[in-house]
Amino acid sequence: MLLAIDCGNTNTVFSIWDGEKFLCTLRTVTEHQRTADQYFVWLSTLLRHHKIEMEIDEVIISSTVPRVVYNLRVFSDRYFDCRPLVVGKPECLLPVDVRVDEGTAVGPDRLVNTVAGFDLHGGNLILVDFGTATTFDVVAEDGAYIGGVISPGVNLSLEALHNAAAALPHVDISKPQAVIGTNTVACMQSGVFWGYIGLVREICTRIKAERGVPMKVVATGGLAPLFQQTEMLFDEYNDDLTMHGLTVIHKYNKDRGTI
Ligand SMILES: Nc1ncnc2c1ncn2[C@@H]1O[C@H](COP(=O)(O)OP(=O)(O)O)[C@@H](O)[C@H]1O
Ligand SMILES: CC(C)(COP(=O)(O)O)[C@@H](O)C(=O)NCCC(=O)O
Ligand SMILES: [K+]
Repeated sequence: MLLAIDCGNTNTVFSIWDGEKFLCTLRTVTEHQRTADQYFVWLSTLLRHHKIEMEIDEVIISSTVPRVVYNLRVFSDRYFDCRPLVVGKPECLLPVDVRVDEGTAVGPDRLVNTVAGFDLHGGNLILVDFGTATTFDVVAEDGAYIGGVISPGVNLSLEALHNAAAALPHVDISKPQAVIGTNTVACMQSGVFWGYIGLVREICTRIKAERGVPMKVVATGGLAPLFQQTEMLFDEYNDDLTMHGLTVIHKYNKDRGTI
């Protein structure tokens, strides 16, 4: 079975893929200090709880945090006796082109999203991923990643207000009742919530105008539904987009004998 690991700047997600479906998806905080042994204790405990046999013999990793990859490699080697496939490394082939400025190290999560989006929906896509940062990945007609947009994430924006202004509290995002807030928390939520609706709409409109072709907008990440329920910003929502992409990339490399 394949263990797919998607390491973001905030959370790391582990999914077990049996070749047809995901048996479970587990989430932990991203910490580069975490050792291979700590990953194993955490994973084996949860798999036992979910009554899933630990029959992992293949591992694929996408990480936006380069420092965690070393311990995840040791984890894979020590406990599953396998060399993981790491997205973004030269030995990991991608089924799509990457057409950006020379020397650009595109976030592996964005490449994985591109592969997943093209596999599920074909080309001409805008993929919006609500993570630590909110990224917009633009996928061309032929599936190539051709660039995009990086914006501060929703929680990051709220945290930045709290960290920089002495009188602003820690606030969680939610949909405010009105645009005009009548208390501090409501004012902050309004700024980020409605500001984000505007940000997403404006960026998608401008990307479509720049490309000059109809494009499908696909959103992923836990916060996407919050925005979708108010305004129809996205054509589709897929919470498993990145995990799906990891399985597609793994199969692509296996079929070509690189692993
Ligand atoms: N369903 C959700 N509801 C509320 N907040 C969420 C949800 N899913 C994720 N978040 C928050 O969104 C932020 C980004 O999370 P995540 O998608 O895990 O980021 P990354 O991929 O960059 O690690 C985090 O602050 C996380 O707590
Ligand atoms: C933009 C990101 C920080 C998003 O990371 P995430 O929010 O998923 O943790 C990540 O994709 C990244 O580090 N990218 C490198 C620069 C680029 O993609 O052009
Ligand atoms: K992201």
